[in-house]
Amino acid sequence: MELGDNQYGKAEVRLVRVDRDGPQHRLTDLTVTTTLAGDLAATHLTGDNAGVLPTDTQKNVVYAFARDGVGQIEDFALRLARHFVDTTPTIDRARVHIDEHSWDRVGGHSFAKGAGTRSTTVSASADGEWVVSGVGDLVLLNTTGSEFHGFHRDEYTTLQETSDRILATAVSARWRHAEPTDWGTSATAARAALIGAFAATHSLSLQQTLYAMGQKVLEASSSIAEVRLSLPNRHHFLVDLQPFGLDNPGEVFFAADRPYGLIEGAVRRPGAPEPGLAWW
Ligand SMILES: O=c1[nH]c(=O)c2[nH]c(=O)[nH]c2[nH]1
Repeated sequence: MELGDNQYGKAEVRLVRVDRDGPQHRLTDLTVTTTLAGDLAATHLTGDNAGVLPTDTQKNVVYAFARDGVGQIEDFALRLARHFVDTTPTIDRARVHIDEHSWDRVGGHSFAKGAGTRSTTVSASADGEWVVSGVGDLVLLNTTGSEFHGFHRDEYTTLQETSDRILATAVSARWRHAEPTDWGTSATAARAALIGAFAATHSLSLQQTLYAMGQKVLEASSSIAEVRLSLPNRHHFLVDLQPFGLDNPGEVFFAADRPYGLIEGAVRRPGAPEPGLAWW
């Protein structure tokens, strides 16, 4: 027997920070996950913990570093990842994932929970740093402009072809940066590109829409090397109203929550640098 790949860390540290330095408070609401890897054979094989930085300490570092301010989530994740690699002798790789939950200002110091999340995953090692940014739970829907036909059929296929359906999804998108950039501006541009492409694409498949969305993200930010998209197909089925003597010209739908198609893919800029640890 031998020990295989391993890693450990503190999952889902909930951090809320209030910046009180301006006339209006600013609110930052994060879920932070730290993951460390390196020479951790001793603890696995003998229970010798001399090289193990406790996950409890990792959680404390998140809160202590937040005392100095958070700023852009990518910068906060970089600070944390560098700290773990630079100060823990056994650790040669660190990954910090952050989901930022959005809040909309509804008053001077009042907020309402917003929709969707911004995210980052930063990896650091002695060989470099890799920054991935993203958005999650961005729910989009087109009431028309979506078709699905001409697909492969076999003896189990019952799906009807359609030239007009609802297309709905909850976008998870992650993109890796080839170089540092203004993370906030880049995220805003990428989000707008995703929404714009979804709305503007007359879709013959969600796969086609995925590619169009990825293309627009790459066009929007020159520092982005690759974007990975995960698109659940939130099916909306036309309800059969014939038993009630009614027609249904694309007006009454059943919104199913499961099962759902899950369409995933990457769009890369030709000649982009190697991903390194970006997707670790
Ligand atoms: O856009 C779609 N892509 C598929 O691969 C698929 N499969 C399916 O049943 N419906 C759809 N829609």
